[in-house]
Amino acid sequence: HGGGGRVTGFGEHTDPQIISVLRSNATSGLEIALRDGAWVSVPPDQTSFFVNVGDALQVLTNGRFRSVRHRVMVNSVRPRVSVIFFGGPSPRETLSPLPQLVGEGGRSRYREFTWREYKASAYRTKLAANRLCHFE
Ligand SMILES: O=C(O)CCC(=O)C(=O)O
Ligand SMILES: [Fe+2]
Repeated sequence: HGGGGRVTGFGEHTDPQIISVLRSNATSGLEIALRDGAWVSVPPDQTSFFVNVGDALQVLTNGRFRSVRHRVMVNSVRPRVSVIFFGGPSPRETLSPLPQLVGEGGRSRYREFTWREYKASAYRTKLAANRLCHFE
C-alpha cells in the first residue's frame, strides 16, 4: 500500500533485461522515479509503445543509459491492462560494458558476468533492490 490511500499494484523496480517494450490501454498507473526520487506518472497512450532500458543495457552502455526505476499504482476507477515484451540475454551470455562506450583510458563501471549470475543474484534480493551493485 502507498501513502494517501493510493495502492501499489506492482512495486518499484528496474527491469532486468536489455529492453522492455510495453503497450497498455488508456488507463494511467505507470510511474517512473526521477533522479531526486520523485515519482511522476507516465501519461498512458494506447497507440504508443513505451520502451524501457533494462539493467543489462545499463551495463552494456557503461551507465550511459539508465534502467529507470518504475512502479504501477492501482487505478481505482478504470481497469488497466498492459502487455510487455522483455528482450534479454541468454543465460550463458557474458555481459560487460562495450569497449567503444568505455573509451580509451575510461573506467569500466561493471565487471564481467554472465546473465545466469545476474539472475541468481537478483532472485536472492527483494524486487526493489539495486541488483547491479553486486557487479560494480
Ligand atoms: O504494467 C506495467 O505497465 C509495468 C509492469 C512492469 O513494470 C513489469 O512487468 O516489469
Ligand atoms: Fe518493470
